Amino acid sequence: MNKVIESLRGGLIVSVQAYPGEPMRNPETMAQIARAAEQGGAVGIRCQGLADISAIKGRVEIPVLGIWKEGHDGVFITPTLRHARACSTAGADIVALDATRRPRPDGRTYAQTVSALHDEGILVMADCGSIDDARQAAECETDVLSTTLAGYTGERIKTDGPDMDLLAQMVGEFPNIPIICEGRVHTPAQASAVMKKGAWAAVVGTAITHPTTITSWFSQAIKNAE
Ligand SMILES: CC(=O)N[C@H](C=O)[C@@H](O)[C@H](O)[C@H](O)COP(=O)(O)O
Repeated sequence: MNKVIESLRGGLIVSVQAYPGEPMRNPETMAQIARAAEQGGAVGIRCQGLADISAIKGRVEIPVLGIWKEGHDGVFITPTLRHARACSTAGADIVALDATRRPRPDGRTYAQTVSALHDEGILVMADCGSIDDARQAAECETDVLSTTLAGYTGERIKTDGPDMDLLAQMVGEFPNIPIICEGRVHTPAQASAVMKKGAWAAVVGTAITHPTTITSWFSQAIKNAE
């Protein structure tokens, strides 16, 4: 087992991302939040964009899982080999990619992309939207599989919390591959539940690092109480 992947075992990975046009979209801000998450016990940081990856890599000691989002439709999480290589060069210890079976903008298949990255010694995390995506990713020996895209690709219903059924299926089918649960883990109880289901690690983004959404949860609850 690779040392970086081993270090994530049984831990919390915090996703630190701000979206285009948002007030916190600034690499220094992201790095401060990542460092605060490390101080709170995170074992890894997932982050987006080359500037954020390099700013965060310089600030934390835990592994950085890098992505580069480009576009909105179809394959947009680290969509091409070029994006993935750039994430690695910027400092990502693991590069996460869209691992769906949809066409990719550079015409390469997912398998070809992973094979090229493996030839360069780059660790890959497969952002899956379904069990068929996970099967494809396992087939090409992706280092880590995750539930990141469950509910976002039309193959699975968007559950309120994490997609526990997909997680259980992935853990059952691939007992020898680390399976990370990512997507809509919103409470400590949910984080605990996904670990009990056999997740290697849990990724929490919005519920820790997206104040606008967290604020809306509270403001809505207060409105509803009126
Ligand atoms: C579908 C997609 O684009 N997910 C993105 C992947 O990096 C992020 O926007 C999510 O915040 C991240 O996956 C963590 O999930 P949550 O914020 O639900 O804890």
